[in-house]
Amino acid sequence: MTSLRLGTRGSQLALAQARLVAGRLEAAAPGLRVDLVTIATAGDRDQSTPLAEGERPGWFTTAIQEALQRGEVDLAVHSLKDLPTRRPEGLVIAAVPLREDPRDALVSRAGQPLRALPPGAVVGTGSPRREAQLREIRPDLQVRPIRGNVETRLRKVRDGEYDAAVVALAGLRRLGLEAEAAEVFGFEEMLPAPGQGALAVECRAADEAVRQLLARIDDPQVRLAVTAERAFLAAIEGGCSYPAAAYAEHFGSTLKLHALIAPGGRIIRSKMGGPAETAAGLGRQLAAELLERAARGG
Ligand SMILES: NCc1[nH]cc(CCC(=O)O)c1CC(=O)O
Repeated sequence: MTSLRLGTRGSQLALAQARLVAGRLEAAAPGLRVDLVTIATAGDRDQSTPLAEGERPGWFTTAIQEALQRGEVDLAVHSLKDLPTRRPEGLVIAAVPLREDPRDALVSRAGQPLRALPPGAVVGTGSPRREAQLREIRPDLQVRPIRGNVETRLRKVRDGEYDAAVVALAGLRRLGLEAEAAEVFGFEEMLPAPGQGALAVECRAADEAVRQLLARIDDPQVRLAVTAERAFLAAIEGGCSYPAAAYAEHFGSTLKLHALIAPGGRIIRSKMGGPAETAAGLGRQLAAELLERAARGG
């Protein structure tokens, strides 16, 4: 195994993430060469449809997973938050190698933070999760869908099409654009999407050699955290298609999961701690609590 083909989207962010993983693999296995193979996904082809997070599962990942299943690439790097909770046949997430800062950020034309935007300002986001949390702080804002990759969104704000937009800080940082953030939201005001900031590296379940290689760059702490967040998301999706947010952090051997859902835009929050090894159970338990509260009306 002297060279491997790594499937990735062609956006600047996806390429930056793919290079990061390729670099780690080459460092972990001297003599190995990792070649990037760019694959266009449905989300790259159709820039017109307003896209709600979670509304189109696999929008950014399915085409790459199919290339992996067909053997056209040996591994694939995804933003974990774009990866549907439903797992495709014959593929495994063989590494969750690292997590960038998971928080959301505001970019604004005049550089103001959220609370200083003028009344009725137009804020771009297609995410019902972000919209519900924005509205809780600033009910007067006009929230409008925004499409395109990170650079396109920043341009639309700069050009005056929007007064501001909410984007993942991870995306800004990986593109060297962190200075564009007018504000970085605390978890109590803008809880991130499950898996935000984390990367997932997939390969074929039967490809033992690649699995063993990928195990070398796995980060068990990050994996446990995103396992709790995604178990929460899967349980919410099973129950209802509410906007959902979740973030897990480690305190020694304890994992603390923060989560919210927003049925009809009304936010219901909770948190729960437990032994880190019970990550998936923690996610399911917190989802059951929130779904039950939603059914009771809050
Ligand atoms: N929804 C698209 C998407 N998928 C991953 C990221 C950023 C990187 C990450 O969150 O890991 C983004 C852009 C954004 O939300 O601003």
